[in-house]
Amino acid sequence: MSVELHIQKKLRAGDREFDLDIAFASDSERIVLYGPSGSGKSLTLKAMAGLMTPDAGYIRLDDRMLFDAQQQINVRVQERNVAYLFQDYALFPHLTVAQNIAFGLARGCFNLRKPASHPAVQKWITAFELQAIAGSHPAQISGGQRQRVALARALVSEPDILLLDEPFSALDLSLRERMRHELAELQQRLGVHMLLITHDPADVDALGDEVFEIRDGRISAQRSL
Ligand SMILES: Nc1ncnc2c1ncn2[C@@H]1O[C@H](COP(=O)(O)OP(=O)(O)OP(=O)(O)O)[C@@H](O)[C@H]1O
Repeated sequence: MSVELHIQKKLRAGDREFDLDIAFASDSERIVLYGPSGSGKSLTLKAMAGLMTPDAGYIRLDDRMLFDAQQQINVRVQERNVAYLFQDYALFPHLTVAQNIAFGLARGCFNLRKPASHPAVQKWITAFELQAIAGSHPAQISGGQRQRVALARALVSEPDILLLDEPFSALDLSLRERMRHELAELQQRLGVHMLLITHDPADVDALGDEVFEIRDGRISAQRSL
């Protein structure tokens, strides 16, 4: 699968201005956008997910145009077939692990009372070894388990690409290392396409086949590992 985009967006907050102008293309399975805080990583990821609308430009996944300002194309979030993993995982506290995963399915496709009865939910509960905690709530499980639940919820809809926003920042150092390798292994096993944003060089080493460095709203360097 290939990703190609060129997006521009001007943001203002009081007398502060930020000028985003990001262009890159890649057909790598593991893309990393790497750069310091405030460089424009989250804005780029949000634009891909459809959570932020650029002023100009386009975003293409394979032959699907998700956004094109000139052609007035702006595919709805739910129809982009991309999954977004938030930094804090954004699990629903009042839903169990199985219900949280089932929520990733298209709306109306699952039974909240019996979430694990859906084969896709069952598949991901097993893949992430979450059987023992399927009936627990997010507050009752560990940070690593929370991340696995969030990944399962993101993958249950079989997205074309998984967008990851600093996926290890909520974890302590030793767990971070473990989950990084777990994610790298998972990616290889499933062949799922990932685009990850980070300011941590260790994420780049573990998860970047193609790395785009981002500074002040621009791609400043590109390398393949
Ligand atoms: N809604 C907004 N209005 C004005 N400025 C914004 C808005 N959202 C983001 N910005 C600015 O755009 C810049 C890029 O933000 P972005 O969230 O993409 O950074 P980032 O690289 O993801 O940083 P971090 O690693 O800290 O999350 C920042 O300077 C930020 O203050």
